[in-house]
Amino acid sequence: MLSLRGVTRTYDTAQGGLQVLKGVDLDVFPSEVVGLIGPSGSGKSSLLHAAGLLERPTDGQVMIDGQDVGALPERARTRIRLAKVGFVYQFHHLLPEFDAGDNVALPMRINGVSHSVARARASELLTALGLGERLMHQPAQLSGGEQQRVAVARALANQPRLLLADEPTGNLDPATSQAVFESLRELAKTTGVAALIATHNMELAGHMDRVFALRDGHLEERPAQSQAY
Ligand SMILES: Nc1ncnc2c1ncn2[C@@H]1O[C@H](COP(=O)(O)OP(=O)(O)OP(=O)(O)O)[C@@H](O)[C@H]1O
Repeated sequence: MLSLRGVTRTYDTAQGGLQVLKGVDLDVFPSEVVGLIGPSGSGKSSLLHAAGLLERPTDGQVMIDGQDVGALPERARTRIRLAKVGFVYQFHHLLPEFDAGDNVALPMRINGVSHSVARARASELLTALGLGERLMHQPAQLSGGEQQRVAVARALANQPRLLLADEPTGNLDPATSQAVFESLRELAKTTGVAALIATHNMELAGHMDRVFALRDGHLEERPAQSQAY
C-alpha cells in the first residue's frame, strides 16, 4: 500500500544542510499496523510527512496504492492525498461547535457527499469505535480518549488506503491509549487500511504488527515486543 524507496530528506538550516532521512526503504501492506519509533528529532514526523504527501522528499520514491506519486505536480498530489490518506495527530483538532457526527462527516462533505449519506457513514464509523451513543455530543462533552477516537473516525471517513498517525495517543493515559489503539487496529483489519503510527509509547509499539526504529536517518526493524530504542 505504501512503499518508500531510498527516501532522503535534508533541511536547509543556518548551519547548512541537515540530513534527517538518509535513504529510507519501507513497505506497509493493507490491514497492517506498523510502528515507527525513535528518539525525539530522529525524523519520524519528516517520514510521515513524506509518506503522506505533505512534503516532498529531497530524493527517493514514494508509492501509494501502486502509484509513484513523487514526481506528480502538486495538484495531483493533493488529490491523491485527499482520496487515499488519512491523518491522526496527537491533538485531534476537532471543531468544537460541531458534534461528533458532523466532525466525522466533514471530510466527506468536502468531497461532495450528501449530508445524510455522510452522517450515516459517520454513525457507522463511530459505532465501530464504540461511540455510537455519542454521535450528537460536542467534543467538550467527550473524554480525551473519546475525542481521539472521533479523530480516528474522521481520518477514516473518506475510506483512505493509508492511515498515518503521529503520536495519536500522546496525551492519553495508558489504558485509554490502549483502547484507542485497539479500535484503530480493529478498523485496519476490517477496512484493509494500512497504518503507520509514530509513537514514543513502547508498550503500544509492542502490540503492532511490525516496528521500525529510526536511527541516524535509517530504519531498523525491531523484533516485536522490543522495549528499547
Ligand atoms: N522545516 C524544518 N527546517 C529545519 N529543520 C527541521 C524542519 N523540520 C524538522 N527539522 C529538524 O529535523 C529533525 C527531525 O524532526 P522530526 O520532527 O521529523 O523528528 P521527530 O522524530 O518527529 O521528533 P519528535 O519525536 O520530537 O516529534 C529535527 O532535528 C528537527 O529540528
